[in-house]
Amino acid sequence: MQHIDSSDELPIGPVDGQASPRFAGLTTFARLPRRDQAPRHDVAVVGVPFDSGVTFRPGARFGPGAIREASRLLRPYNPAGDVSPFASMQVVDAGDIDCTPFDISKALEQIQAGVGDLIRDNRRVLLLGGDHTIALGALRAIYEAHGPVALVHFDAHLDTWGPYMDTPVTHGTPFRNAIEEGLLIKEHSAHVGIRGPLYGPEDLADDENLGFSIVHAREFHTEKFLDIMQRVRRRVGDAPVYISIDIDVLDPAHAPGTGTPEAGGLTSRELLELLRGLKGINLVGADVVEVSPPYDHAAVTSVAASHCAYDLISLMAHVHNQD
Ligand SMILES: N=C(N)NCCCC(=O)O
Ligand SMILES: [Zn+2]
Ligand SMILES: [Zn+2]
Repeated sequence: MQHIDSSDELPIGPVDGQASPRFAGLTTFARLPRRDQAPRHDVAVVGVPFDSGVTFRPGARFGPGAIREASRLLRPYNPAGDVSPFASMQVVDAGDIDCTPFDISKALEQIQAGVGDLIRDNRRVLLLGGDHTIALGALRAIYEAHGPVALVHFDAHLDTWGPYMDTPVTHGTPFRNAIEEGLLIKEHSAHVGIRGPLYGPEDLADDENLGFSIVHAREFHTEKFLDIMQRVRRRVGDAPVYISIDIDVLDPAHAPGTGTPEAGGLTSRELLELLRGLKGINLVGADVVEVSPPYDHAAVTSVAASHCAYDLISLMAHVHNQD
C-alpha cells in the first residue's frame, strides 16, 4: 500500500520493493504514484493505447500496459547518470489518454488535449505508445507550450513519407506532418538508426529536403560510437528537445515485439548509451512507441522500452535539477 501525505514536500517515490514485493500490487509505471495520488507533478508518464495508424502488424495499443508491467523491476538509482530520477522531482503515472481507435484525426486531437493538460506550467511528459502516429499529437501540444522544438528521432524508419492510400496521417508520416505544420526546428533535428528497404531513392531526398539529418544504422559499424554521440549532441544544441524512440530502432533480436521490424539495428546498449550522451539537453517531452506485445517474447521488447523510458526520465531529472 502507498502511504501518501499531501503536506509532504518531498516527491512521492515508487512503492518500496522491500516493503511490498515488486510483483505485487496494481501496476503503474515504475510503481510510481498515480497522478491523483500526488499533490503535483513535474513529469507525467502517460499511456497512449492507439494503433490505428499502423501499416503492417497491429498490437501497439497494448504497449502501455506491457511497458508498465516490465517497469516493475526498475530501481530508484541510475548509476549511468549518477541520478535518482524519482527523488528530485515528482514523477507520476497519469494513466492512459482515451483516444478513439476509429478516427485518426479525432484521436490526435484527444492526444493533443491530454498532453496539453499534463505539460501546463512547464511540466514534462513521457508518452508510452501506441504506434508512431501519436508523436504528432504530442508535438502539436508541445508546440503550443514551447513553440518549435528540436527532434531526436530514433527509428529504423524515416516516418517522413507522404499519404498512405490517401490517408495523410499514419505511423509512416508523423514527422513530415510535423515539419509541414512548423512544429520542429529543422536545423536541430535528426533521425538516428535509419535502415532497411525504402520505396525509392527519393525517400531520402525528400527527407533531406524537409531538413532532417540522418545517422544511418550502418554508421555504427564504420564510425566511432563517441563521434556519433557528439554529432547528435551538437545537432540539438541548446534548443528545447523532444525525443521520440520507435523501439524498432533496435535490432529485432533486441526488440522482436514490434510492427515493422527491420534487420541490422542497434543494440539496446547502444541506444541507452546514446540517450546518456544527451545528458544536459533541455528535454521537454519524449515518447517510446511501437511496442507490440502480441509479437514479443519473454518481454524482451517491453523491458528494453521500460529502460529507455527510465533513461529519458533521468535526462529530464538532470535538466530539472539545473532549473
Ligand atoms: N513507424 C513505424 N514503425 N513504421 C513505419 C513504416 C511505414 C512503412 O513501412 O511504410
Ligand atoms: Zn519504425
Ligand atoms: Zn516510427
